[in-house]
Amino acid sequence: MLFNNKYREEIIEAVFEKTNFCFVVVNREGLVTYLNKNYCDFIEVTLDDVLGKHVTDVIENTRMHIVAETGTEEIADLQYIKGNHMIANRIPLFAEGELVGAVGTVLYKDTEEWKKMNSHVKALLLEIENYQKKLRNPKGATYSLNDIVGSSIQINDIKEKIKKVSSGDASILLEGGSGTGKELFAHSIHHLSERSAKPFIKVNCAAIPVDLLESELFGYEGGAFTGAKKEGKKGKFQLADGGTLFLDEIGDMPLTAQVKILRALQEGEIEAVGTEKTQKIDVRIISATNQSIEELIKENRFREDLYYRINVISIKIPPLKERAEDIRVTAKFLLRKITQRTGKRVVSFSDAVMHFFMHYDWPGNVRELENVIESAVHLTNTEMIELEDLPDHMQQSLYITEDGMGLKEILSRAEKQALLHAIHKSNGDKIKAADLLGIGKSSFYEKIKKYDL
Ligand SMILES: Nc1ncnc2c1ncn2[C@@H]1O[C@H](COP(=O)(O)OP(=O)(O)OP(=O)(O)O)[C@@H](O)[C@H]1O
Repeated sequence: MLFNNKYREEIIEAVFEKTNFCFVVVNREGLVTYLNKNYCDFIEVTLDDVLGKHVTDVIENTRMHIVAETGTEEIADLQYIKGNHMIANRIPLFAEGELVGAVGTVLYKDTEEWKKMNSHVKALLLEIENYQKKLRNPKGATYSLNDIVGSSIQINDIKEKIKKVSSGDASILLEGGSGTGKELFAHSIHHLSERSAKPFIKVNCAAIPVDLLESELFGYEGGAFTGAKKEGKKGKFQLADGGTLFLDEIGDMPLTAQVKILRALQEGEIEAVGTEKTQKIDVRIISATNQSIEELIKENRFREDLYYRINVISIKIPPLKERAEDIRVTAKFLLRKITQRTGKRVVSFSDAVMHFFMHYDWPGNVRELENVIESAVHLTNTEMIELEDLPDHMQQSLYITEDGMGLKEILSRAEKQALLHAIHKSNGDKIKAADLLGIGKSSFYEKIKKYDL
């Protein structure tokens, strides 16, 4: 009496349709045979739309077809669906001892708590990824020539030059706008050099306060100044001994530190702060700048003799907008990289987006392209990035195509609007605004000067 058919049906209906779970059932071939209402609502489909379709065409990042084929259950697996990490259970279904398919449940709750846990999980995954990167390369250089994407003549020429000059100790100056990949190129040079097993140490000359720069670079003896550690501290030069020292944004190096660096390079020795003892060091210098050092020399902000020392070999990286053939491959490469990291399935760009990418100015170069794709991946509800998934400031620049305006004018208006928008969004905080646009501080200041903002 208790287990009559009606009773069973009611129980099954309550379990499948009235709980907070999403259920999916597939047959041996991975075709959907059932999807409960909760799941249909969640992925915005109707049962009729999906019955008989392969489950991979219905649910992002699913593994139901694999479980239906292997018969191996997967419990509490993290699955990324519609911008969230869900908890998925996939259980094989057997009838009379034979594998006939699989049933899957996905737990989701649209509560604040769940959202918090989600962002917590995302942050942890990013952290794990960082540790994994560091473990793979404890010496600090994480990129090699293979990570440099681009098929343009310019990029190929740079790669060829890098192969020629990497071995040896000649100082190299990388010049290029913000986000053009200078750090990536510096890593690659180190990687290809005989120093690759030794450390690659980066110093961001613009980020260290002037009064700390010397002790950061050359270290200090115990008790050298108030607040100094008792046992002293090694400087970046000592840390890089035997390896490569990457001086990023060298144009921002204060003149006092320039004198010391010049001496270190000329004599191969340094003096830690608070001592007169000299120490021999052996480092190769790679520097990067997005300002014209020649201009800085004219303004007496950079020493000419240091310029000749660091610029034995010069590599100029052209801006992304001058390498139209690189935009498509780089965008595809970055989309793959970002989706692998976030676990969200987004596979392509609409033709309109690609067309826009090819004609946009890219003031923040590859970094800006990366930021734009990352935000679009988060925003899109489909597997394709459309124009409406692009950030607001880009969308605005799409609509200023008044008759009679040349491309140059359209682009500079778009740039000005983007700057205004970013300044407004960051409440006038210029550093934040530059960050929002994915460009460096100095190129941001150049631009606000240019448009008189
Ligand atoms: N040719 C490229 N192929 C693949 N990724 C690239 C390329 N160029 C730049 N990137 C990526 O763009 C981002 C910015 O690059 P990077 O930090 O090397 O630029 P940068 O010129 O040093 O910038 P900044 O002057 O602002 O410090 C990184 O994530 C980098 O991996």
